[in-house]
Amino acid sequence: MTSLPEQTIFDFSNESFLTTKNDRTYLIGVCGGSGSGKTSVCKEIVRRMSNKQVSIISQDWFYRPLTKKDKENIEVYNFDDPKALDNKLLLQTLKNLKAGSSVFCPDYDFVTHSRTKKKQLISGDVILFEGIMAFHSKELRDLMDMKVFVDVDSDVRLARRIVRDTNERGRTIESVIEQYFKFVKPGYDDFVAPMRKFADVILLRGSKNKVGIDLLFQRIKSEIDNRSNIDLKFNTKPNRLNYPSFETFLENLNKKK
Ligand SMILES: Nc1ncnc2c1ncn2[C@@H]1O[C@H](COP(=O)(O)OP(=O)(O)O)[C@@H](O)[C@H]1O
Ligand SMILES: Nc1ccn([C@@H]2O[C@H](COP(=O)(O)O)[C@@H](O)[C@H]2O)c(=O)n1
Repeated sequence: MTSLPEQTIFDFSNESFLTTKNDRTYLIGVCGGSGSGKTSVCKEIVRRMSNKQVSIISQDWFYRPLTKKDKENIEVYNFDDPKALDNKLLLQTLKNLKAGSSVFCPDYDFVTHSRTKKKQLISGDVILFEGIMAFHSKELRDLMDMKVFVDVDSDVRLARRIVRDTNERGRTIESVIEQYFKFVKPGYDDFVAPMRKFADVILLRGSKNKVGIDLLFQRIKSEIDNRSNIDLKFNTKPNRLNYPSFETFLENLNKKK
């Protein structure tokens, strides 16, 4: 694991402390129902961030691998309950990314319901984390710099899910509809919809909402530009005449502790 160390630096011009690196990675949580377009919204933001290091991390990769018995009774397995996810691994992974470390994430195969090879994810300027339970844990929410809830009508979400799951996830139309009414819809009502209240931004119509995505993009861009300016500031030599006295330096150091 490559880690960028946290640096607390005394800024002589303002006589204050600034922390770099740990604050460099801007973590955006994207929550919403299955098929609302969370992944599509994240991809749209990445597309616009051409000269920045941006990664998408999906909560789906952290589904727990199923036992043989679970697989035999797959029609009664509830993937729309927070317990279906490896929340401990997910939290640690996001903490590491936020701290500037690169991580190894599991990958997930929706056809066999199992974990596949690990993949490396490099931390950078922006991490977009998307998932139906993205805001479920307070510890996760507290790591996020921005929280977006993608809000799309349930009939649109179901229609998209039927098309996607039959084309890409090895399902039949009947199994998608059965799973939807047994688990997906109740899970949405119990665990996903209540997360709206934690969002900073509600993005209606998902990736179709160009104005909403433009506004999001502008905000993210200005945040990371500000962060780069802090770095630039450290690279400029402080004016010796502005140095605080050694006493002021120590006083501030004690305040910081
Ligand atoms: N604005 C849109 N218009 C049409 N189809 C869309 C739109 N957004 C997403 N989709 C399609 O719907 C399906 C689910 O979208 P996705 O972004 O994977 O949703 P989520 O990550 O929320 O499950 C995908 O097949 C995607 O191509
Ligand atoms: N083996 C699995 C694992 C999860 N699901 C469903 O995926 C949905 C979440 O993924 P999105 O990309 O659609 O947000 C969730 O609603 C689970 O029902 C599955 O069907 N099979």
